[in-house]
Amino acid sequence: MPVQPTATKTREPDGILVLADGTVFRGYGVGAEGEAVGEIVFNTAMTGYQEILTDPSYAGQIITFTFPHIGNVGTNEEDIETATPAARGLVIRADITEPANYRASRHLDAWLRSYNLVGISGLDTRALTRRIRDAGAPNGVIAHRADGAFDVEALRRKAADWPGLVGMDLAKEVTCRQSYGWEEGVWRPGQPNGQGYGGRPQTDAPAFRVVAMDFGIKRNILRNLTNLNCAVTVVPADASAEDILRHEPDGVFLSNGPGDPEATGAYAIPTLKALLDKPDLPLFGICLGHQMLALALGARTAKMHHGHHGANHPVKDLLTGRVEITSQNHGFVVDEKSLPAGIVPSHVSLFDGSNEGLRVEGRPVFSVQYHPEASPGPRDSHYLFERFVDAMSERKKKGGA
Ligand SMILES: NC(=O)CC[C@H](N)C(=O)O
Repeated sequence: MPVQPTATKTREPDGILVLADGTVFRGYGVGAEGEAVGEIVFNTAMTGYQEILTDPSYAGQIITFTFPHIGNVGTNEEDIETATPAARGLVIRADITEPANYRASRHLDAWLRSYNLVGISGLDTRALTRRIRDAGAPNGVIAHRADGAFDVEALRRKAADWPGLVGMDLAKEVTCRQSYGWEEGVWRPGQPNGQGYGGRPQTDAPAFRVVAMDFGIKRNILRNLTNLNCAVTVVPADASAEDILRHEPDGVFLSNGPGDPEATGAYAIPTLKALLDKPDLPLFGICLGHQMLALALGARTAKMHHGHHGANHPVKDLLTGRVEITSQNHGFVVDEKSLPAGIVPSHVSLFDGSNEGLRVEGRPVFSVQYHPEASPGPRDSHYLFERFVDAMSERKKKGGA
């Protein structure tokens, strides 16, 4: 049954969402005209739509924002997690809110158009979200065309024919083509660079060398490492262990990224296994990096029903007993029961009890399923970057290489 648009506009519906099972939601187009196919997920964050849209882990997905005021801080050149957005499109409840923020340089609608990103507004996002919660994340197509003349059956077929994220390796599409150094820190108000009102200071004399494997890395991870005195070299997802060790890293970071971890395993798992052969080398993984580390250690991953996407997810650190509110974005999960002996679950989701982290007993090797770099979201989990730096510092003290 078609669901009618709910936005305040009076124009004819010129946007549509068609799910693979034929369900139709009508709305109003925002951003570019065109069509986009992907998995429809919902994100519950109340801030940070620009960071979310530019998070490379959203490749292959269309994001439904449950928060209604999208566009209120406009867009800027700085709060991006990668240069080109990887998400395929967006679904929002209300018309894009007019920007009112001192850092805004462009309206979200113009920003979306500049990246050819299709969106629809005016949808009952609550109904869509409940549907996703009940029935799982569906595949679907969003379309925006000025004349509103949609061939619904053709769109449904396009959604149904899309193979879905299981088995899809998307890291190879979003990883860097060649290695590069990273020097930018976390954005601070009132810093001298940037545009006079703030900026991202660099670190003068880095104390640690980190190699970051890029499966679709978010820039704020790199910025946090810079702030903690790390000189970071980012390497492509298919870098070999020799390529990585040639940089003589004090620690290796495994990034977040899109798609199915098992599909990404072919080239990355052998590299991770070779790195794990060096028993004193600190390894820290986030999200896809966590899943890949688990696979390299002999565990399994699985597709979740509708994933975790938001900035309000409570997680318990099993080491300290502390609860942190976390930023999350994942649709696959490590099967905790498959963790071999000596690989210890370190964090648990208080929403659904799923695995949120692991550590290798007696070794400086650990990872989390969520996002301590925030961007957007709370910074409760920043201590994990410090744990990584402490591990590198310990190793240096022991003279390890
Ligand atoms: N943010 C991420 O790294 C996501 C990891 C993986 N693609 C998943 O959906 O679970």
